Amino acid sequence: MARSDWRELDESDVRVRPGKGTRPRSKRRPAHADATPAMVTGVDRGRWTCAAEGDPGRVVTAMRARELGRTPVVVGDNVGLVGDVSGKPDTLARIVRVEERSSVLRRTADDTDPYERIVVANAEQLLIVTSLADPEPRTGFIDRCLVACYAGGLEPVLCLTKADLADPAELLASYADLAVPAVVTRYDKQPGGLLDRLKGRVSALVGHSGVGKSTLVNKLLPDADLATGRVSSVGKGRHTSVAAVALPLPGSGWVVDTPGVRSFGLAHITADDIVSAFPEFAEAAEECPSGCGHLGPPEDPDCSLDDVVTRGDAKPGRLVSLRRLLASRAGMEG
Ligand SMILES: Nc1nc2c(ncn2[C@@H]2O[C@H](COP(=O)(O)OP(=O)(O)OP(=O)(O)O)[C@@H](O)[C@H]2O)c(=O)[nH]1
Ligand SMILES: [Zn+2]
Repeated sequence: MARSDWRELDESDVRVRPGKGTRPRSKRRPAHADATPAMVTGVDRGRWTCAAEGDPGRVVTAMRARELGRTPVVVGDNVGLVGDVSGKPDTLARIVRVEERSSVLRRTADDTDPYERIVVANAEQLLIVTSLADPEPRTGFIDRCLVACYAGGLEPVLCLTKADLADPAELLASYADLAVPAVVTRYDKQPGGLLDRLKGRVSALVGHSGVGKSTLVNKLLPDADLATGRVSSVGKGRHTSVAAVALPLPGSGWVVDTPGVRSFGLAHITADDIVSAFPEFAEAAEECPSGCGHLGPPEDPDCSLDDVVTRGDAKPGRLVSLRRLLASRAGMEG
């Protein structure tokens, strides 16, 4: 892989490139101090849609300034805009700066693109939409989303739909030890509790086809007019990737839909990244042999995490849940 490609993958903040000359790196050009702050809400063929000052009513289309090179700019990024930021028809601003990201979600590599690219930046929470029936919930998918959250710096929220078809108790119980917040919805009720949770925040949304994600988004955003069954109805193939888009909530806050993203990239995440989301085990993990996968015997017979439970410093269920997440990282099937 070319060095420049690798940088594009993992560069999470943009630095002024060190000049070829002798200019010291610390002497940053105070360039574009007057840039207008904006949030990226959509990306389409080299054009970025932005909300100036985070105001969904101030839509500005922008290109990436030449000086940014191939720096990735994704939905949720906080950027600086210069040039024509009026948002009038046929105007184009320039993105001259990308602020450091507070969280990242990466999509999985696939046949058409071998890299795990960032799909959403700066989301505070990930709404994992799963139906309680029709289709049956897939805990493997939920677990992989949780891993992506713990490693990417997002708070996970389980959103269990179609509560009119099945009782959520059993599924909720299996996530009790992880203390994942959960909301339960059904299409004949208003998602009031969910709206409270989304208000004023940036939330990414993920879910498999048919779980009722469009139904839910239409309830949350009556003006978004997201057609149910939209993706399948236009006959796009399963592997068509559709870009993420940030939709403004009434009042304040954003919901970032991730159509076409069926699972998140976890290849770059280590076992220790996951363990660090479990404070009671973090110290013991340092006692483990180097390269310990923390799965316990037989894979990792000398893992120290079991000692924490034996000493009574953690509930056995916490370790079981942690190890379930560690195991789910290995399986690529979302
Ligand atoms: N019984 C029941 N059916 C629901 C509920 N929510 C959605 N459905 C139905 O489930 C099917 C899928 O709903 P969608 O909202 O299109 O699901 P989606 O997740 O957006 O799926 P795609 O459009 O394929 O991405 C539709 O037939 C809905 O009417 C619910 O709360 N209860
Ligand atoms: Zn270990």
